[in-house]
Amino acid sequence: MRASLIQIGVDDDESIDSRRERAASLVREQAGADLVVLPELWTTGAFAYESFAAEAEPLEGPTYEVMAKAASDAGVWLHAGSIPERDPDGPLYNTSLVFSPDGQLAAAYRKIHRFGFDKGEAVLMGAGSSLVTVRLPGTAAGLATCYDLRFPELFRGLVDAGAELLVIPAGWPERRRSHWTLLAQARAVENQAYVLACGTAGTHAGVPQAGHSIVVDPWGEVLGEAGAGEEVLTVELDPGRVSTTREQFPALKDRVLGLDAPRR
Ligand SMILES: O=C(O)CCC(=O)C(=O)O
Repeated sequence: MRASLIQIGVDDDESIDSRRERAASLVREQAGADLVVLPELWTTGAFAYESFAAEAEPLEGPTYEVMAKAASDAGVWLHAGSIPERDPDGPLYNTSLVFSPDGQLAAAYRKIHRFGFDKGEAVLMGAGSSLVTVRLPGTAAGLATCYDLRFPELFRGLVDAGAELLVIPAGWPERRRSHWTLLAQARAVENQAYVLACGTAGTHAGVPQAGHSIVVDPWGEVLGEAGAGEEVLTVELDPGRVSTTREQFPALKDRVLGLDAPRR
């Protein structure tokens, strides 16, 4: 299985329309890959909090249309990263879209853990509440977005639901790059799953982006890592390694659930 992570640049001086078209051509260039991944909020930039409302789009809006076509033109499974989604009956959501190679929407995932503590996304956007997995040929992917990477229980839930690939679009800041790499490897090791974490490049709203998209195998080995700039990271995966790793080192079977609370 070949996966290509498009670590697109999100510098402020490019219009959304231009970036959307550029992303679509980068997706088309990946024809021959099995899975292509874009990062979080790559049209608007993850840190453009003040423009979220103005730049939000309906689920089936312009990014959906361009990405559905790009997936079918390239004949690939496309995790099109996330968009600021305007729900007609609710708040904005940070929503990831996955398309099948015939351009049909296969899954939509609303980011569960919102970043910013008492400001930014945490107050401007609604929180998703559902785990989302997608069946891919011969395997299954579990979806998470950026700050979600810090919450292991979410990934355990995805693994319990059958996920073997954990796909994480992000707009991770450079200043916490060490956490990005460490957490991506931790999620892979503890869940004995592939982690495909696709970040952004450049500087957005004054925040330098970490880049360094990374793919980690179920044993925790880094299969590939991008640099800081715009780049397509392509790796070969063997989904069968998830079950062999889980059989040969069956730590997931030793989980102990429902422990008693500490005695006072
Ligand atoms: O957790 C972090 O350090 C970064 C999270 C983030 O930037 C986001 O979720 O948009």
